[in-house]
Amino acid sequence: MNSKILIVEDDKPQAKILGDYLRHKGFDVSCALNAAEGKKLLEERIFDLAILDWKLPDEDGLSLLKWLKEKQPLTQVIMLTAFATVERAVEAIKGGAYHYLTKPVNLEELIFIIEKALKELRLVREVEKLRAQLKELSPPDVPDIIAESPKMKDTLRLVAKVASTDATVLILGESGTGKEVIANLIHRLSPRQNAPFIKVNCAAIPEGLLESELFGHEKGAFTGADKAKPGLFEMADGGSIFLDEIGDMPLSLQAKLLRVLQEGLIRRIGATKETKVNVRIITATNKDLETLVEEGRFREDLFWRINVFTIRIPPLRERREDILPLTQYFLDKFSQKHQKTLQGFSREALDALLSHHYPGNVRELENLIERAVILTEEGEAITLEGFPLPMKLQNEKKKTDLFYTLPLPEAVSLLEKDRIKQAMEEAQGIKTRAAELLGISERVLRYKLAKYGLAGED
Ligand SMILES: Nc1ncnc2c1ncn2[C@@H]1O[C@H](COP(=O)(O)OP(=O)(O)OP(=O)(O)O)[C@@H](O)[C@H]1O
Repeated sequence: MNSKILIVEDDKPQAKILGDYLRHKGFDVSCALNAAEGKKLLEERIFDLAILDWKLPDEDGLSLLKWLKEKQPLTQVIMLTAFATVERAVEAIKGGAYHYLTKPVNLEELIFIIEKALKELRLVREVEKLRAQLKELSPPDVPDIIAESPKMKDTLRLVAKVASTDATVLILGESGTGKEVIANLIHRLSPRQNAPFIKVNCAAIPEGLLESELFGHEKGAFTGADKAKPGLFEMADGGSIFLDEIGDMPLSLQAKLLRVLQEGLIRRIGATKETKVNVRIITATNKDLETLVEEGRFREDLFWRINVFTIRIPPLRERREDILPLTQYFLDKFSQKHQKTLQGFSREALDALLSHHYPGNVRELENLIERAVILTEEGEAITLEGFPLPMKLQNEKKKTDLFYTLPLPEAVSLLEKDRIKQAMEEAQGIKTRAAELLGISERVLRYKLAKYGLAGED
């Protein structure tokens, strides 16, 4: 079916030139000479793309753009203006326009942009359709991925659905949330599962090396290149490549990545010819790509290309239902790795784990448990002692918070007990010394030790 285009332009000859040209190119074109006529047409049918003049007799194009985006959010819009200014361009893009052109319109440029916009629209519609179908799906059961919380279950549904397509996926999430785990799962659930899955951390490879790592080089391409070497894209042919920390990719390489995404073509350093590769691209970042685009550190065209299908992994503190199952999973994993049988966790240790904030997300929890497994003696339970100091302190703070809710007699007793315990520790169990530290007689100390059940501690 031919794509439907609406032109809203009050300059009749200009509207005719555009309309005839686009019809000739095979589009189904409707024209309106003012905003009111345009709105009427938009009420009647759905357009794939609209070309709006900035200055219309009855309304300015920008407010028509807003109206249109509310009615038909997916319709791609190209704004036309006689005076190009950066402010206008920004306003148009912010208002949801796909592109912005100055008059007189260069028809070749126009058709190029229209085709690009329509291609993106097809992708967006496909994704919308997928999302709509999602709700009916049950999440895949993957034994090595813990997803008990409703948010993670939704994420896995999304993963299962997108895995079967060839769509480029962008995974967003704080550090340690499991972006690599999800990228790997997309590959494992995809038809490419038996081909390579190659992971590249764009932030970890020095800028000078990244290009040759990704695209390879020919013999003699630079000093030290004594042999030709295929790049990771070539090695991933038929499979998937996972570009982690994509926000850190240098601008010069972003242009080359765009070429792979658009045409599937790569060129080794020093090569004269380009090579075709068939690679599914999965990217991830914990940075705000939109800000990087605004700051000119990330190409906008690349941003749109990789942002076709986005999967957001929530931080662990927003899916607390996962903490306990993850804790059990890591306890089993590390007990096996370090060949230990442990008696689970003490009440206090478990409380500390469940109430922790996890700025480092799943990775932090994983490291916490491995450390505790190593520190705990065979056959014992993991206690607070197995955790690093900040966790213990946090637990102390919780105790303090609790302290301020107690009735006075209980608060006084608690304080007295803690202080006596501490003095006994400091005096290494010698009561005369502890009594001295506390400024009380040994007789009174003995009485209080018995009262608080601390008598056995000498
Ligand atoms: N749902 C999960 N089930 C089991 N293990 C998980 C899960 N999510 C994350 N992990 C584990 O947590 C650790 C961190 O995950 P991963 O490396 O995928 O995070 P990331 O978001 O890619 O981190 P970074 O941003 O630092 O690259 C890994 O060891 C991973 O195996």
